[in-house]
Amino acid sequence: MSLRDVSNLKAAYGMVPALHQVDFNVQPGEVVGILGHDGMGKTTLLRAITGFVKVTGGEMLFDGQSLRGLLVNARARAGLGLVPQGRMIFPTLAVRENLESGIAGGKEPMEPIVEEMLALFQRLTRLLDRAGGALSGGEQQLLALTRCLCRRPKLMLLDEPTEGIQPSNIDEISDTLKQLTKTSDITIVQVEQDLDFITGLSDRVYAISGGVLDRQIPKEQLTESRAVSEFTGVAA
Ligand SMILES: Nc1ncnc2c1ncn2[C@@H]1O[C@H](COP(=O)(O)OP(=O)(O)OP(=O)(O)O)[C@@H](O)[C@H]1O
Repeated sequence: MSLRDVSNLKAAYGMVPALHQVDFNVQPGEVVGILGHDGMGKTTLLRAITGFVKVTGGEMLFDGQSLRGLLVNARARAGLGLVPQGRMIFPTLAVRENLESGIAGGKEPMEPIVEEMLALFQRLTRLLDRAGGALSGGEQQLLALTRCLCRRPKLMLLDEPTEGIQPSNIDEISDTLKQLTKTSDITIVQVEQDLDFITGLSDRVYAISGGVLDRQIPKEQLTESRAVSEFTGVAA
């Protein structure tokens, strides 16, 4: 049995359905990618898993426990961490304060956690006193990732980490996440439109289209632009 299963999931904004049928599983320690074009339901899926969007059907099992019925905070305590689209850092708070906001409410002292996470994302170390809003897009994404990791999630959900970021910074984020997966037992689910990023980082890739996710793209087909386009509508 897989540890993290999502089956026949449906979600809606009020009366308007956005996810019609989502079926996938994630094994512990895996990096799973979900490819999809604009408006196909990627953000909605991550928000449904983390509790921000109303689920109207189906099941989500996390470590054998149903997530349905758990509020956002309870899901976070269970080990889910979301790095949202647009990063959502606090622009007027310093980098250090942004990181501490990720830990607030936890039982561990903040300083050692921040130091531990900064070892992974060393570029942030010299920026600790700078306001979040004064960072570049790539630096803000590193900050959002680090803030999420400060809560020590078991499963980290990444919503389009490459959006609006320069190619050189995308490589840095990719390298950092690869390093993270090598040095920890974290599990990652990422939704993306960037084919190179997702293929470079993921163990397995699914496609989402029109609120339906039920197909894996075989790894060998990820290099075939025509096959990927057929699956997702994303130009390779
Ligand atoms: N707050 C909302 N209220 C109503 N409908 C919404 C809301 N947010 C998203 N939708 C709709 O739900 C569908 C899926 O949107 P979603 O944001 O999940 O797509 P996406 O794949 O993440 O797109 P993008 O890559 O542009 O972020 C779209 O039809 C969108 O218009």
